[in-house]
Amino acid sequence: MQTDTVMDTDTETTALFPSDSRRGSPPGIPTPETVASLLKKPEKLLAGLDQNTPTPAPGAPRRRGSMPVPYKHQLRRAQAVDELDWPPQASSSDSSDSLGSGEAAPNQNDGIFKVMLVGESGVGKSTLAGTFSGLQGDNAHEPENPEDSYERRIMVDKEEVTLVVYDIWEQRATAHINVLLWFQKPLDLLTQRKGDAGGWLRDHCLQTGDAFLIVFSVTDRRSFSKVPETLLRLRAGRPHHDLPVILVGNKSDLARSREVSLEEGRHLAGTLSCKHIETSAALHHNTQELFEGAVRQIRLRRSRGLAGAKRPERCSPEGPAPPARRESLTKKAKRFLANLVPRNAKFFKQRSRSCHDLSVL
Ligand SMILES: Nc1nc2c(ncn2[C@@H]2O[C@H](COP(=O)(O)OP(=O)(O)OP(=O)(O)O)[C@@H](O)[C@H]2O)c(=O)[nH]1
Repeated sequence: MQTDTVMDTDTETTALFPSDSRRGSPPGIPTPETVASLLKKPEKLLAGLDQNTPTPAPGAPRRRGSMPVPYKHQLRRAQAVDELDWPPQASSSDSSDSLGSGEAAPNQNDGIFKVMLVGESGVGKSTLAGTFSGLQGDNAHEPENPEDSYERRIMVDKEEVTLVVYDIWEQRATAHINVLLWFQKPLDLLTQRKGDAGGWLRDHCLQTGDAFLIVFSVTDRRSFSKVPETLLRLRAGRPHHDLPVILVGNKSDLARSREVSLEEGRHLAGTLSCKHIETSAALHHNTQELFEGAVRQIRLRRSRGLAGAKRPERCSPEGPAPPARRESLTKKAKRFLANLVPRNAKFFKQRSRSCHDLSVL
């Protein structure tokens, strides 16, 4: 299948997608309206991320049901809670190894696929997430969907799955938490927690995602040059996992403004042992392939996990919790470095040859 094509439609897409009003946080103290909207955000994010946790008993006061959205998109908002679940249960002071939800055994999450959109600001993450609601047969599309997570059931290779796409990466999430703390918590809590709040949320994202789409804009070389750094951060956060990571060169329709070639994108993906695809969120080009490819990548790893890829030396027989938390720094450093580079040349070549094929490992 030919997945990477280039179209020159600069003028059309400008009209389709007006500039994003959410970008650029206002300097100084936010207005009450801004704060109110910001306060809602982390609640939704945390609620959506915690879908693995048991549903509260009937009558539990804090949780409310999911909000309705247009049926034509078969799209459901993630559940929301009325209060930030604070402090986080996972020990953020420990190494990231100790965070739990994403470390579940492969068969615990079989029906749900959680995909995180990550990358620099302005590369098109939200627009890509928006296109997700228009996939599979419904061309009607809401370009400015305000939500941060999208859940829907889709068919991939004749099998129905629940795919949840999160658009919550980094800068905005951190800013929300900091503003939340500034207005809601006493000064002592602020000083204790402000430093690690955004970090914790980001860690939680890292631990929860089943696959990561590192988005860059082919019209912005800076966003491309940030990809390795982002990938290192992802792999450092999940050192024991062969994470499905897809590099997404978005805005492929803007041919005349292109700064990153298709070959460069593929080459970087090969070097970093990732998959690669170019998309145009504006034109819905390759977006379906992207999300279905993410599902396939997760499935491939899950089936490999079920076939016995679990590491016995790291996990106890009963569950995913690693028995040895207190690892020496040297060992940690070695393991960290080992996760950054492909294990052998053959493996590397196989990966780089097929980096554009999202249906194989
Ligand atoms: N031409 C074109 N424009 C796009 C495409 N994808 C996104 N855009 C535009 O790029 C701008 C930024 O897109 P967003 O989706 O807000 O980018 P983002 O990565 O979510 O940015 P942050 O919310 O700041 O993290 C918007 O004006 C979009 O309309 C695309 O594929 N082609």
